[in-house]
Amino acid sequence: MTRQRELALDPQPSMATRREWLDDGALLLRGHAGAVAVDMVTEIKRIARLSPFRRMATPGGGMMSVAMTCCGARGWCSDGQGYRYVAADPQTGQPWPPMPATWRQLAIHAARAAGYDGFEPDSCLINGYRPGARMGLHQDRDERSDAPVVSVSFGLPAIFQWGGLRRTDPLRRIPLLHGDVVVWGGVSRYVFHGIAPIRAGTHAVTGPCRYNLTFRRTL
Ligand SMILES: O=C(O)CCC(=O)C(=O)O
Ligand SMILES: [Fe+2]
Repeated sequence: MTRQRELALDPQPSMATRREWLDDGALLLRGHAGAVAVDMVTEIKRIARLSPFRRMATPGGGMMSVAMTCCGARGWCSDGQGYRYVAADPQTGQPWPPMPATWRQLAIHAARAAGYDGFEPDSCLINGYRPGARMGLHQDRDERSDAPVVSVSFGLPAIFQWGGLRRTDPLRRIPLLHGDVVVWGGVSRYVFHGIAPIRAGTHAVTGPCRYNLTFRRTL
């Protein structure tokens, strides 16, 4: 059956996305955001004109290889003082740009598909990876809520390193492709994860870049 025919028969096409459970509480929705990718990448560029991508300092004195910006009521930042969420962009002094309503809906819908009803994100961290950029193994634990994290990937492919609750747990290497969405919460909320160095390349929608959006409840 052709993809088009499948969609025509499915009353809720977005629910036809292929689902892969990574663990209890952690679901990969392959290509779930593919249909809205061009619009979302356009929005990322608009947001970045208001709150530019920047490479943040780490508390240890280093510099992150990933460039970041944020939208929503609060945004994540890192500097010599540590990691935290703040209501204003420290670079512009202005509130972070609002979270587009369509983004919020996509995140709520993906969370629901993974079994998390009532997810209400108040922050979206936008990561920009150039070839060579990576994100070391970490847990997402700067949020004051244990609501799930919803992650949306666009552009160049990445290898998502998915571990366990201990840093030393074995890592699985999961390819994340353009339009893929991952939701992790519940018993998987504090699983260690990271991104291996992005390989050189260009993507038709994003150019030489990978974007990752993570929707979070910070309060
Ligand atoms: O880029 C990704 O897919 C993951 C990003 C991430 O883990 C984070 O921003 O905390
Ligand atoms: Fe993370």
